[in-house]
Amino acid sequence: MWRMSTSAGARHTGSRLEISNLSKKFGGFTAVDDLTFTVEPGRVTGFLGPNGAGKTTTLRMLLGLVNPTSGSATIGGRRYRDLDNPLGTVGAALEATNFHPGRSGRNHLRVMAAAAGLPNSRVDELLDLVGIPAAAKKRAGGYSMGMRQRLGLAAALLGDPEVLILDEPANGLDPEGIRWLRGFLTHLAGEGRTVLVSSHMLTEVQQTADEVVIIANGRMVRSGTVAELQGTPRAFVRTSDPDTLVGALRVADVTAETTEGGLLVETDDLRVVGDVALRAGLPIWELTRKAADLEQLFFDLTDGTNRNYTGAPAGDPGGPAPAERDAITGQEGANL
Ligand SMILES: Nc1ncnc2c1ncn2[C@@H]1O[C@H](COP(=O)(O)OP(=O)(O)OP(=O)(O)O)[C@@H](O)[C@H]1O
Repeated sequence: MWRMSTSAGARHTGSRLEISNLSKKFGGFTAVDDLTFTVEPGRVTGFLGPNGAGKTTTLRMLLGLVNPTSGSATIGGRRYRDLDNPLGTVGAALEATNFHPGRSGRNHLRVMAAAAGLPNSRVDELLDLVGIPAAAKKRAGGYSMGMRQRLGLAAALLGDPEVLILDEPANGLDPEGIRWLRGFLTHLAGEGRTVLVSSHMLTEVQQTADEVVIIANGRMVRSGTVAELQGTPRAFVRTSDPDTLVGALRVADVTAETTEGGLLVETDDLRVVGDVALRAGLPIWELTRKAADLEQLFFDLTDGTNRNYTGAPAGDPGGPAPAERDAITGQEGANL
């Protein structure tokens, strides 16, 4: 799938990201509330939460663009501003990344490359790598959202960084683009880099992320692997007499509950269910493994919170943030 490596196949050491008791208040509004988690190198970590949960604010604190009210966010044990070689350490593409509309994608990257002392050849290499070589000469103002995302990704990779921080990189990508992104992120993490990717949909990252961190209302609600979140898959079975099968399963020490159209059985071993049904003389009309519905799980965990669209007054839990803006200590962009 990859015609070339991001760094000639070089192995990266990554850097651990440590978010420790991190909080951010905007006036009386708590956007991020005592968050603690770590992000390990060599893995893709999904940073999830509904709109307004505090993902971007957390990433901005990690990148030194917003000052925490309390707590810390470090990259390899250092705050962003204390890094010796920021461009070679962290590449970021934040949601609000804007490119000058009149300048071509290639020129954008060339300006950034020149500032970082990198050759123009690196720019073409990256445009090729993110799949927009043909668009390189077009003005960025005419780019689709998906092309802007790819340009942001190229910009983030310019310095061949150990850590990649991407805010909603799948936004605006078509299904083929999302598939491409999944492979790309997995490849980058496979090189040993630390990859942190935010999203407001668990189902979007479930195939890519090794770990997920889920927040709601600025607070941690769950972290772990996707498999841990899903739990052990259960068996779903349809038969002519569900109650009799529940009884027969109970005798075999297997718990089952009736559900719409069949039974949910607390085992992922389909043979057990089939054998018990056979001994009970019951026909099997359907027998499948059923994993937890991640979309529903995400909704349950985050309680459907969306602080950007509530009608509650400012300052209320769940209410919109006041208009106050935080002092931004650096320029937001993809070339961090
Ligand atoms: N500079 C600011 N001043 C005031 N409120 C802010 C500021 N930045 C963010 N907020 C508020 O903090 C909350 C968290 O915002 P944030 O952008 O971090 O959420 P998010 O999880 O990234 O959401 P989205 O997916 O919509 O981008 C929101 O209610 C937002 O309105």
